Amino acid sequence: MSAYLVFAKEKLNTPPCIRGWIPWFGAAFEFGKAPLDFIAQARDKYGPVFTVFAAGKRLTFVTLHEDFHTFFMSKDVDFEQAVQEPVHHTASISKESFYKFHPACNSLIKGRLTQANLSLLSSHLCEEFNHHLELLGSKGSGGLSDLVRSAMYPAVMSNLLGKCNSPGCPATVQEFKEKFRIYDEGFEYGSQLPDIFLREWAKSKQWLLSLLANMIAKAEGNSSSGTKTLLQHLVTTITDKFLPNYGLLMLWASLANAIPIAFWALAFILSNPSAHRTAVEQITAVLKNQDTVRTAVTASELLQLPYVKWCILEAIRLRAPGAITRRVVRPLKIQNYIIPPGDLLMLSPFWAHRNPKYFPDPEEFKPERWEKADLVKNVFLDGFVAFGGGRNQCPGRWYALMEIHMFVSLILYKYEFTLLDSLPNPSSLHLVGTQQPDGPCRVEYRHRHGQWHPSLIATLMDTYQTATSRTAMKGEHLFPKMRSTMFYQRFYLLGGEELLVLQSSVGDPMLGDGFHQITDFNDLPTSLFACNVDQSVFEEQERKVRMPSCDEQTSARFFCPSDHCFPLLLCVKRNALTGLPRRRFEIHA
Ligand code: HEM
Repeated sequence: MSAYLVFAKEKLNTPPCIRGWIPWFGAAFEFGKAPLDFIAQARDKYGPVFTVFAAGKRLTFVTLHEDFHTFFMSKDVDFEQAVQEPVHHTASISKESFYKFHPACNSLIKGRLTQANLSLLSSHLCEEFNHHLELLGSKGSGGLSDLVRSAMYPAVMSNLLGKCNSPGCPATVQEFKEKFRIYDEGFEYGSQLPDIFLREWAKSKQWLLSLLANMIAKAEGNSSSGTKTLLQHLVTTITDKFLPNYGLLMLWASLANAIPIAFWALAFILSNPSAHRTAVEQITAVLKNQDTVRTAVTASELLQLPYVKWCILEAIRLRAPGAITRRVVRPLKIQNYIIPPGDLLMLSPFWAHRNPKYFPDPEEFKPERWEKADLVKNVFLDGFVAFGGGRNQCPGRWYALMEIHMFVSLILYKYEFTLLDSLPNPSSLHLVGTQQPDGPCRVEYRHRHGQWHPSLIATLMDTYQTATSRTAMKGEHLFPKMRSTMFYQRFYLLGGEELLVLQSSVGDPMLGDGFHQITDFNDLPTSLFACNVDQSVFEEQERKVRMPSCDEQTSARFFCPSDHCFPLLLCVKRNALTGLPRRRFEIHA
């Protein structure tokens, strides 16, 4: 590290200071290139407390967990004084307005997003997630991060700002995503530099500010109808001309951290086969009776999905904000040092979460480590500081956990994914907020609706073999030309499809290859298959028949063992039978 240390004689008890070579500019260049790497190298070289002098500012980092309590709770540090200037640059809010309205703004968000209030938001959020996830279609491919943003941005905006304030069509979602991306990516530099240095970024900021002004006009117009949105509450709290600017900050805070974490949680799960299997098994066991198109995920169902929550917390741990900050307002003792007033005190959750004393094998994605946390009582693991702490701890944390938990469960229930790239690393460029991926993470996806997933068939086999009570039913009711007696049983299986399983009586010669002659498949809204209970024969003999003029969801699949393999199972999705004229189902010997 090309930096040198200066110990002014009169300040011998201040931490070591890394100044770089250029006066005023200090170590800004080296620090700005890869701030996260810089912090780790400086800690190794200079010890647990050190100061970085950059662009006229002194940033003093504390890296030991034993000092975090002082960081969060000391009366000698202040949150508002640390963030006022960045807020002025990023949202153009004047100093006077910020000090006047920030406390009320913070209390408002904290009060609206308590655990108790989440139930007012969660069912609407779930509907919105369903709607936007269905827009992904029955199959496709693309960048996972972009896919998550496309579904989550409009859903969360509708939930917190009101439906009329959510981008409605794909083109407006695309435009919003692009403007927000530029604003978010430049947030760090934007928080330190005047707008003239960042023209593209400043344009996005202006675009977002006018969007917020329009949203506020609509929110004011709708203020009498139904439950108030967070934006409508903000309208009654901020009474000066900076109302849209506060709206922009609130929007940024609600999207900028949680949505990348939803991406990371999914990326970690998909790149880890055992986590993927466990998560999908848990989700399908809990949501098994549900449709894959309109899936309701309630708070009590989320409680039954602890493994998915562990995956999310583990993703937050590994991709936590690069740094959080406080202004030192009176001399502050940390270790054997005195930190002078005016310093920005910095704490890096990203690095704190890599301390092996608190998180053994810290770089590993290990959801099981969260088993020890008392999550039912909302207690995280010791050493976890992703949401900050003290009076200014993230007021959106319970909402964030609920929305990500719901989103990840829904998307994994509805869609089957294949990861096309390896898991990207986090970019070491940013200090503010959770981490962004430094490379592509493409996926292929396919809706589970109407699919016969191999694990579904395996479950079917298991269930069939252990079933003890079966109800006898005359085959003629369903298949007029089939004289044999049928047994049927209902199963609720992966993907929430209800199946009617029909078993022929043993030894009926009609049930061989003849099955593929069942006619009039166009009337079946979903698929139909028959298979042999002997798994090995079943696998060997699998034969898939696509019926002409049927689209994918109505195609029929047959698994016809060659000769006389009995008993044979015929499985029909129940919906395929209801409401259809029976005579259409004919089996020709
Ligand atoms: C995984 C997702 C999230 C993470 C990791 C996160 C993290 C943080 C952190 C570290 C802070 C600063 C705390 C401090 O300095 O002690 C913060 C502040 C804040 N967060 Fe979050 N956050 C997340 C999601 C959200 C969401 C979803 C919302 C809103 C719906 C939100 C709203 C806010 C607000 C308004 C502040 C500023 C509080 C203030 O001015 O006092 N956050 N967040």
